[in-house]
Amino acid sequence: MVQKARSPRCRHAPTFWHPVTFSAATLFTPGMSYRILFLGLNTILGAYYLFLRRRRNTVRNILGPPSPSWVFGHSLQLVFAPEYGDYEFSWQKMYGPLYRLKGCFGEDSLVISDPVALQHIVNTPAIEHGPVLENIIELLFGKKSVVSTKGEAHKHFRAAMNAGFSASAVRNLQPALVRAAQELTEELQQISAAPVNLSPRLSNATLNAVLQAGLGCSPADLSEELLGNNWKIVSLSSSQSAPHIFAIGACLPKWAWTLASKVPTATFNVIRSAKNLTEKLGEKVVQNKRELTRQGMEINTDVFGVLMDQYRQDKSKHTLNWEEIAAQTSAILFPGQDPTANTLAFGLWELAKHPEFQEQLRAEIQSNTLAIETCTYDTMPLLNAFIKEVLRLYPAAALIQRIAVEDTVIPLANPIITASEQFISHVPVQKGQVLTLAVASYQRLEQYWGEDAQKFRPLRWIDGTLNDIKAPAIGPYANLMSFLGGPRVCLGWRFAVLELQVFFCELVRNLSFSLPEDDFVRMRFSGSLIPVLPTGEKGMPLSISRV
Ligand code: HEM
Repeated sequence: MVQKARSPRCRHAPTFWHPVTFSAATLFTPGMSYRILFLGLNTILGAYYLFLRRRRNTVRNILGPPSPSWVFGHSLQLVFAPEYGDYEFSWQKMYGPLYRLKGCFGEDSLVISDPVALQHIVNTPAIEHGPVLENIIELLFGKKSVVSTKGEAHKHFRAAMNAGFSASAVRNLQPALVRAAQELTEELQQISAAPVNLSPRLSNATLNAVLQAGLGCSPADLSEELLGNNWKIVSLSSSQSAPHIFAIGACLPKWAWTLASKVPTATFNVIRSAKNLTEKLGEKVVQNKRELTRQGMEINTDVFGVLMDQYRQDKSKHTLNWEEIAAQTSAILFPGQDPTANTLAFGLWELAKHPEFQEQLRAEIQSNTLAIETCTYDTMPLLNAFIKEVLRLYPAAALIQRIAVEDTVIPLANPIITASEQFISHVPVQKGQVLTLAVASYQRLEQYWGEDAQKFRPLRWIDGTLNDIKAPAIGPYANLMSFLGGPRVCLGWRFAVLELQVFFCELVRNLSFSLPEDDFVRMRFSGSLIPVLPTGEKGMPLSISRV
């Protein structure tokens, strides 16, 4: 398992910042009255730091870049780089597909893009949602959601909910998704040549799609309050300051986060309201559907309808009861809206940057003469190659946090070299070790995706480039990790793929997309990967014309 290295790939010695030198100099203005406070604080921080060092000593031998700050570690570079990946992709080149970064307060975190390691991590019960993710999940989804349940309860929720997301159930959602895509297309057809910011329109359209296909209702059925709050939730990832504070705040220890989340700040109020309002919406949808079934009407034309029908026919422990189904509203609404909207935005951006490919794709779509409510998109090679390429380059969950809940050993596809110049093919980690799954980095590894892995080239999926891929089977779709994998694989991945197929087909068939004169869009990670303007606001301005 351990082999002495002949020549080290990188001799960078990992530097660390001692809290005692950091905190007094950086956080406060010097002054007599603060000295005692500084001394006390520094002693506590120093002791905490040493405690962490002792606990995390199994990974101290892993190489990584020097940390710029003890409080934030590399978090700010990783998350708030001018362009997402500026640091991450070069660290990956320098240190390989598993390296060590500092998280908040001097904590070591392993950043992993090695496919064998990723496959192990998503499948082992020894590794679960990380603390930051857990903090956010509890606040937004509550305790009774499939997203927040664990162990046997999670297995039960997944098994019951799979009925609503199976291949055949999702095929039945096609007409609802087509309706939502056509509504967006009609809206965009009314707009003349000036660049239009597509992001808010795509967000509304994917909300419409998930409401119709997921819950069997439409935005018109939502209260003004819920619509307004939904917009604020979406905007949280578009403002510079709120996610900044949120992401950093979420690095706090659990008790501090719980305390902070009770403070009535605007951000926490929006999140609390989102949870309460979706709970109420779920109860209303379930009540309405129960009423419809009493009148003898069919309800199984959307995900909730299928789950309710299942419970009506089999009130055993294998199904979810009315209350449990209603509690899944946020698990359908929040993950179902924005990741798809952002994927669509990045896809249209790439089409605007590659007009020739856009033409070829349009020709393929227009040659498909089957009725769009029933056609099988899987037979369209360019469309599917395009969707895979967009998901590869722009995975919504580009970074996913996990934590070891017991000691475990992570295997690697390729050995890495340690600070003590040994090659290792397995990394032992202790309980409590924080891990960052670098999904975007994995999906840009040249070894698996070709020498031009950083580039948008959809034809790689059909020209044989990927035939010799030796990566283990991870993820449910195209060996990508965009939908994760293992027991926590995205529940709605089939729904999402069909939605992308339907929307891209409808939009590209009827509209042409081109870059405005100044294209300043960048990708930024703000909880998920989003397109941003130079102001930091989320946005995807493109010029649109009718075909
Ligand atoms: C392009 C679109 C989408 C992407 C890239 C995506 C990606 C993901 C990822 C990476 C996870 C795992 C998160 C984690 O465990 O840390 C996840 C979970 C989940 N997704 Fe998606 N998703 C998409 C669309 C959807 C849609 C349309 C729905 C539902 C209608 C959905 C429902 C869910 C649910 C319920 C979970 C939690 C599963 C669990 O914890 O067992 N997603 N998604």
